[in-house]
Amino acid sequence: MIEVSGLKKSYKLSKRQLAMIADRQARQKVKIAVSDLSFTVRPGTIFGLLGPNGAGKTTTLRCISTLLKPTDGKVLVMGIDAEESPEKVRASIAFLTNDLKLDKHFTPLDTLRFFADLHRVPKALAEERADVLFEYFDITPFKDKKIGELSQGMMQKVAIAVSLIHDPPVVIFDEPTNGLDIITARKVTDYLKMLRDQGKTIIISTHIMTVAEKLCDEIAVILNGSLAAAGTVASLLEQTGQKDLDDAFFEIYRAENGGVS
Ligand SMILES: Nc1ncnc2c1ncn2[C@@H]1O[C@H](COP(=O)(O)OP(=O)(O)OP(=O)(O)O)[C@@H](O)[C@H]1O
Repeated sequence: MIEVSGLKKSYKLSKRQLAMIADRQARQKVKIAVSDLSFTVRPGTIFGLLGPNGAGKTTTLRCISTLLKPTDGKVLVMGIDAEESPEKVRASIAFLTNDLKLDKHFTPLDTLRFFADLHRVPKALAEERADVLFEYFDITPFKDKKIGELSQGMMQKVAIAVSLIHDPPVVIFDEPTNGLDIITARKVTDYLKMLRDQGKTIIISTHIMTVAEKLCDEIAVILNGSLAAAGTVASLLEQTGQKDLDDAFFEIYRAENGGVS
């Protein structure tokens, strides 16, 4: 279970960042990336944060994953307060982010073993899990090659396998299909569905409508750091009177922008 209540995150802008804002009047010392965001992700569901670039999806996922400290609000992961016990939260999550840098001099197998050790997974169990993950994501023929020699897609799959090596109950994936071809992307979404069916609590971010529509049991539409709408695909269609998620999203966007799209 993930419980987010009244989450707020603002970034203090550097002089350089401030200088990049052309309108002097609009210059503020802080950027509010997320404001008053509340939602719950239940076990056995895939929850999607859907929003355009800069909406605040990554910031939200980083606050849940304890990589960022919220400015305000509360995050509970499996009932554990993320601010009070970040190590315990980290032990119970798989976190995938686009800027995760795996050491290019290591092989996928070394890397999985390293992270398994870090999470204190018993050696035999770690080898077993590595085999299963490598097989599923077609990494096996590349498991002894240097990560730096692998394709982008293969690196992304290794990062996914690494994040899951300790088989945690909560999965937090930031744009999990980013940069993947259609076949690999399907493998990843099928795997997430399998984890969901095992009862894991899953949250992803995406700006891709079809990913949200086909994968997520519940969707939170995030615009300018705030929750603009939430519910199942069916309920978002009903709320907006639209026939597909694409149109529903634009209707929500239009309403948020005072009727201007
Ligand atoms: N370190 C930072 N300092 C200042 N502003 C930041 C910082 N990180 C993010 N922001 C700003 O906060 C807002 C939310 O960013 P965030 O990365 O969470 O959005 P996102 O929905 O994940 O978008 P994307 O899909 O582009 O990653 C954006 O306006 C972004 O420019």
